[in-house]
Amino acid sequence: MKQYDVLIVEDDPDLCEALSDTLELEGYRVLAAHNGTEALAKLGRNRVKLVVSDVQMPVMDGFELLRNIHALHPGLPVLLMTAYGTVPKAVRAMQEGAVDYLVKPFEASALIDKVAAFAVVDAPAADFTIGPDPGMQKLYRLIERVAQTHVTVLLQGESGTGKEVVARAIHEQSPYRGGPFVAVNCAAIPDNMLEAMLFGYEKGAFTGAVQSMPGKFELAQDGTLLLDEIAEMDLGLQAKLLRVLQEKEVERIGSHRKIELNVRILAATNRKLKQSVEQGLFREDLYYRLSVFPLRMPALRERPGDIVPLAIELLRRHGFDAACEAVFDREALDKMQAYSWPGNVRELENVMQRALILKSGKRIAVEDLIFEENVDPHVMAGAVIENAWVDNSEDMSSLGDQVRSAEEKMILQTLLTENGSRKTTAEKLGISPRTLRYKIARMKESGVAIPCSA
Ligand SMILES: Nc1ncnc2c1ncn2[C@@H]1O[C@H](COP(=O)(O)OP(=O)(O)OP(=O)(O)O)[C@@H](O)[C@H]1O
Repeated sequence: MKQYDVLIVEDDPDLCEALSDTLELEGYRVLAAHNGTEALAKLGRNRVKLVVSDVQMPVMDGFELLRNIHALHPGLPVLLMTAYGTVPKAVRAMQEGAVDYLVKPFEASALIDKVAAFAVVDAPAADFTIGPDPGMQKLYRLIERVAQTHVTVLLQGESGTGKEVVARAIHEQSPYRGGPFVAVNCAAIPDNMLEAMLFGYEKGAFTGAVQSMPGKFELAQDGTLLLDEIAEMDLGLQAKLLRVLQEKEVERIGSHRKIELNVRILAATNRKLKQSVEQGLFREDLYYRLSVFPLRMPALRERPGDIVPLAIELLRRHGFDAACEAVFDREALDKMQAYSWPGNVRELENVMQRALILKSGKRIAVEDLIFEENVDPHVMAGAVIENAWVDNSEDMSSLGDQVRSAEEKMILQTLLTENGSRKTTAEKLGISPRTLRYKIARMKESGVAIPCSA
């Protein structure tokens, strides 16, 4: 069975091609069908994450197709396209269980936005086996072996050490690689929503459940589910998760129908989960179920031999043709080696991205390396526009402090207006959720109280 992101069902061949091209340009793997019968045949032979179907079609119209999909592929989301002026049809589409609808004609961006909500593009697994560190090389061999089994793996390690990279690599090398890789960040979603997101829900199960939704467990069927930042899950939900893992079946909220699961479970955390158990914050039984095979990702400072090879790889990833370590001057190499890298590989990547902006020639000099510990927009701005910032006699460190505190205030204010949601806060601030998490972690370390999710 081949995996696709979207199945487009549209009888107008030109429109079908245009819709497919639009989504393919966005990185989706697209399958196309020209009527409902062809769509059902293709769904029988392939795996897709979302169906986008026209309503008005000969042979089998969109509504009939929707009913057939519900019966044959429960949980598969369907987005219907209705013609302009047929609002009652759009309303009927939602009543019959379509996850959403688009009224023709629509802009490409409207299609992309709706599709993005239901069909997450899998990032290709990065080659994570970079660097000569002997401990890491041993770990990579272990990862390869455990990947080929069905066991649950618990990945522990500081933030930015590459736990998600390893989780993807495990999936890619596992018997589940033909299925989807689904990651859920348990810290980024408010507790009351996390349950619905994991287990799914039926229409009317709670206020706001206007249509049935499959949960992440169902979406990961025959593939891998990564429960990231698992230590942040609340105790009540931990009990429900344990039941699902033990029974290997899930019931959507508001339904008693059991859905059998064939999903490889991986969990990750940057806390010491055993300690959370001792503190009564994490269920011991769930801990043992998750840590069938525990793996600890070492901090970057514990594997200094990997710093430069990884830096070179990250420069390449960001479009710079770095052939070897000669791209760095001697002092830069020494500084990178001596630094403690509290943000690990993620911080190394940030430092390399900044260096690419700051470097003047072909090589990266020591002054192009701006580390997180004395960073942020302030020092960067100081480096880029040089003395323009300091001509009012304020010294750089106090300016730096001011900008850092302005940034922290912005983060706090946005978190408050977004009811603690990390996801929407990151969107509002125009930074990635990971960058936000990193900044929040630093704020927490320096004693700033962070609002919790509502
Ligand atoms: N071995 C590696 N090779 C290349 N890039 C890596 C490697 N390890 C990590 N990275 C990069 O570092 C960044 C952080 O990695 P990742 O998200 O996997 O860390 P993490 O441990 O899951 O972090 P967190 O606990 O904050 O979720 C990513 O951009 C990733 O691509």
